[in-house]
Parts: sequence; C-alpha cells; structure tokens
Amino acid sequence: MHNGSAGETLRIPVPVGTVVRRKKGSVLADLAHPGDEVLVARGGQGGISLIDAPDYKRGKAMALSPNVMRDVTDKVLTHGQPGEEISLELILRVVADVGLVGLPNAGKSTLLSAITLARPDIADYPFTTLMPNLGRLGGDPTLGALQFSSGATLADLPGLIEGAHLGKGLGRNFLRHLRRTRVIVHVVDAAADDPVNNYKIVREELRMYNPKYLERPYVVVLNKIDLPKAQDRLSSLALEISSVGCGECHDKNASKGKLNENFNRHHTSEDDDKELGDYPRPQAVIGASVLRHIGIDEMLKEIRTALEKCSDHMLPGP
Ligand SMILES: Nc1nc2c(ncn2[C@@H]2O[C@H](COP(=O)(O)OP(=O)(O)OP(=O)(O)O)[C@@H](O)[C@H]2O)c(=O)[nH]1
Ligand SMILES: [Mg+2]
Repeated sequence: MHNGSAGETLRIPVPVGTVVRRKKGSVLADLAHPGDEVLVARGGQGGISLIDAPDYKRGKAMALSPNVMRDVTDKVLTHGQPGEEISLELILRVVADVGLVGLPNAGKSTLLSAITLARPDIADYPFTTLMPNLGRLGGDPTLGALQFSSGATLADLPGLIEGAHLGKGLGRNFLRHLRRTRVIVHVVDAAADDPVNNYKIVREELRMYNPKYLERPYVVVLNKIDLPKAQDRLSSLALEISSVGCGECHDKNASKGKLNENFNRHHTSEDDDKELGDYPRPQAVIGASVLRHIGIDEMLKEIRTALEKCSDHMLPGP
C-alpha cells in the first residue's frame, strides 16, 4: 500500500475452515469459525513528506528519524518502512459434521440434494463432484419443513477409488475434508457388481489416509434399492456389511484422537497391523433410494443418533 500512514488494512476474506500456514512451515491459524481472523503481516511505517514543511518542523521530524531522503533540489522527506512479507499456504478443510463418502456414481450428491437444500451437480458418470458440496441438515423433518430441533452440516465429497490415498482418481487431497467431520456416511451402490467389495475399498482408502477416520461413528446407506437388482439382495448385503468390524472394540487407542487436528498423518505401527475388522462396525446399514425418497427417514434418524453419540463423547470427562 502506498498511502503513507493512512494505508488501510488489507483484509483477505477466505472460506470458513481455511487453515493458514507458513509455506512449508508452521500453522498460523485455523479459521474454523465465522468471523475468525489472523494478522499475518504488519504493514510498514508510513513516510512523511517534509517538502513543504516549515524549517522548524522539518528539523524536528528529521531528528526523530534517521530514515531520511533528499530529492534533487535538496528537499527532504522521511522514508517509510516496508511492510512485512510472508508466503503462506491456505488449506481448506471444510467444516462439516457429517462426511459422505463412496465410490463415484454411488449417489452421494443425490443424497445431499434429497435431504438438504443444496443443489450439487448430479450425473450418470463418475467424478461429477470435483469439490466438496455442503448442505445443511435440519433437525427433525417430522416437525415440518425447516422446523428443526438441531442442525448439522453435511459435506458431499468427490468419489473415491482404490488407490486414492496414493493419488489415483482425484487423489487423496480431498480426504482432508473429513478431518473435522464427526460422523461418516458411506454411500454404496447396491446395484453395482460387488457392493461389499466396493464398500471395503472405500473403508480401506480411509484407513490408509488416516486410520482415525475409521473410529468415528458411521452409517452405511445401501443406495438404489429402487432397482430390482439391488432390492433382491438387500438383506444379504446388509448382513454382510454389518458384520465387517467389531462390536465393542474401543481399545485403549480408539477414539482418543477423535478430532485430532494434527497435520501429520496418524499412522502408528499399531495402525498398520490393524485390519478393517478391527475397527467398529457400522452403527446401522440402511437400504435406501435417495433418488426415489425411499428409506430417507430411517437414514436421517440414524445420522442424528450417530451425531448425538459423538456429542456425548465430547462432554468433558470427570
Ligand atoms: N436408480 C437410482 N439411481 C440413483 C440413485 N441415487 C443416485 N442415482 C443416480 O446415480 C447417478 C450418480 O449419482 P450422483 O449423486 O451424481 O453420484 P455421486 O456419488 O455424487 O458421484 P460422483 O460425484 O461422481 O462421486 C446419477 O445418474 C443418479 O441419478 C437411486 O437411489 N436410484
Ligand atoms: Mg457427486
């Protein structure tokens, strides 16, 4: 800014959830709440023109500052000091209570649009969603439209594929958006060739990215049951999926780092020894058709229960 002492503060607006860190360095701020701000670089000291100042004033100002410049006609001004410079990385981690995950085309965006006012792109090809979409979920729909007891934000994420944690498909980049979520909803296309395996692929990708994700309460939505192929095998699929995992496997490591905000990956050698079966089972497996509005109420009920569970979890201990 070149306005001398009157230079205005430069404020750069960023989305809620932006993490500000020095380039390849420490985190300066996590702007997770509306209105959060951080001062990253102070402006410089404004200069003063002494060109037209009377002699006595000029003498005084020059005595105060060693930082003086003369122009060709020997007139004088005091230099300003440059402002600070800083190189930053801004990383967006959306702020959402619930994260929707699944293979491409499973129906995640359709689900979001079925239960919130969000209108994400939906299409019959993979990787329709490239950036997370957010929607606001109200409390209890039986209370009537928009009459909600407690709300939650849902994030619809791009589709995951096997190897995503290594950079395949859209890569692992967007998996960081799950970091702040408390509950995960797996959306599985129940009419696909091998839904159980597809489900395991996604779970495994989450594990490889951050095993803590697997400790969060989660609900599995077996979607597209309006299609006969899905309907016929719904109960056997539900049975198989609900048996992957353990019932009471809150061992000493589990759930401690629920909302671990570290930036590094969370693998320990113990995590590497673990398999999907060593992590908790789904809280519920629900057959639904988010397109045809089948099973929506039950799904919402389960999501709410999962959210309540983790708010209990978060109460301060004795
Ligand atoms: N028959 C049927 N089709 C569905 C259902 N839900 C979604 N679809 C269709 O499946 C296709 C993919 O839906 P999307 O919601 O875009 O899927 P997505 O999981 O968001 O896909 P990506 O963004 O690529 O990861 C669309 O053609 C939807 O109309 C459903 O319940 N039944
Ligand atoms: Mg999508």
